Amino acid sequence: MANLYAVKPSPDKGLGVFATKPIKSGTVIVRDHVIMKIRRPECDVTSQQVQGAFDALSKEDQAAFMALHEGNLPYKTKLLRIYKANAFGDEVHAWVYLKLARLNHSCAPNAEITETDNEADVKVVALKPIQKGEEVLISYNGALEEGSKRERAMVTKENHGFECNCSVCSLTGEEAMLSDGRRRLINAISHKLEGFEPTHLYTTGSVSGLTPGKAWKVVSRYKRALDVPLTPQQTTAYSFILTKLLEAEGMVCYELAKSYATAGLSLLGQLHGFKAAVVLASAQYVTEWMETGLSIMKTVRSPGSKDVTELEEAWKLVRKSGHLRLARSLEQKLIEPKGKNPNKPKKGTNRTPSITERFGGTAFAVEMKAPHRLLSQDECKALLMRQRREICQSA
Ligand SMILES: C[S@@+](CC[C@H](N)C(=O)[O-])C[C@H]1O[C@@H](n2cnc3c(N)ncnc32)[C@H](O)[C@@H]1O
Repeated sequence: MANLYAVKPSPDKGLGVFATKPIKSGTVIVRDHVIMKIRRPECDVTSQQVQGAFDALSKEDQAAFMALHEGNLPYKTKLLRIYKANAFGDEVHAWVYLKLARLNHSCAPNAEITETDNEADVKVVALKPIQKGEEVLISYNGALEEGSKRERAMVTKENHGFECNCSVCSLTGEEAMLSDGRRRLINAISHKLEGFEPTHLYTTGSVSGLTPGKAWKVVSRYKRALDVPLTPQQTTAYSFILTKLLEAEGMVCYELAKSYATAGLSLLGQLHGFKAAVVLASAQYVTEWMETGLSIMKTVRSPGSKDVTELEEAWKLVRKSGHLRLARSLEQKLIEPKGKNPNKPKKGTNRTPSITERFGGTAFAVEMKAPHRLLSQDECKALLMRQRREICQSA
């Protein structure tokens, strides 16, 4: 594992972690053991706590700790500055890891820190394929970097003391504007899907007079429930739009996997509303979205983890639903013009035809005799042909 990366200078960031060979998504790049763990009191870790934790380290770890990046936050002692620049934490604890301390930040990270079975160890997992020589980057601010470039800059400066020069923050002009727009939508849609009204950093900050860093903490902690709950149609549409926005922003994360799965499950719920018909295109989308969600979940979470197991179970149940079984049992050639292979790549391309190309712009519906009885191939064929004729006649 050690030969997957090397610590080298990173432009304008000091040192960084770089891939020494191509790394596949889901690969564990680094494992690390905690050297300092401090319980956070109400306010924040005190300098006495840091000094106490430092004194308890071995001479070797003390030397390695003092060689870490000092950051730019205006703390009085070098010890505190190093601690603040390198500690990871949640509401309750803060931890320092020597190898992880060399990882720089990106608002579109290609790697993520995850837990291991051993509480004192963590691992860094590749979220995307990483090229040889590419820097391995994590997000210091959680997976969903939802703010605009300006908002992120204020929070990063206040909390971490640096100006982010990642690929997203380095965008300019129209590209920066588009990225900001997408992140605002990601913020609004992900809040709504969780059942909350979107909160805005600027509003919270200016109303309360808080600094951006503190306003960000308030925004992430206190949320107002939605005035009107989302309809199933909105849930499907919002979840799918969220997957595309996250992908466009290069955010491969737990939320991306969850959004695909939510879109699939919600669309299946809508399909169940049609007692007498199965919409083939929708059944295909349910399958595609569930499979994509599961495959991303397997990258961002360990095999056998609760998140992966729960999604696998959900997908197993979904596959048993009458609508999907019927859709799967239909042979594609039944609904395509004679002699054409619907799955054959289009001439001059090597991509598989899209669902719309395969099924035509109009979704076909097949009457189901009873919600859970599968029709025979012949019944399906007759029904589909009748529907196709009707659609052609009405066009
Ligand atoms: C935990 S250290 C990361 C490793 C550090 N670059 C080193 O040389 O050891 C955090 C510091 O790295 C720098 N840094 C990390 N991510 C950065 C980014 N996206 N843009 C600019 N500086 C960054 C900042 O100086 C920050 O205080």
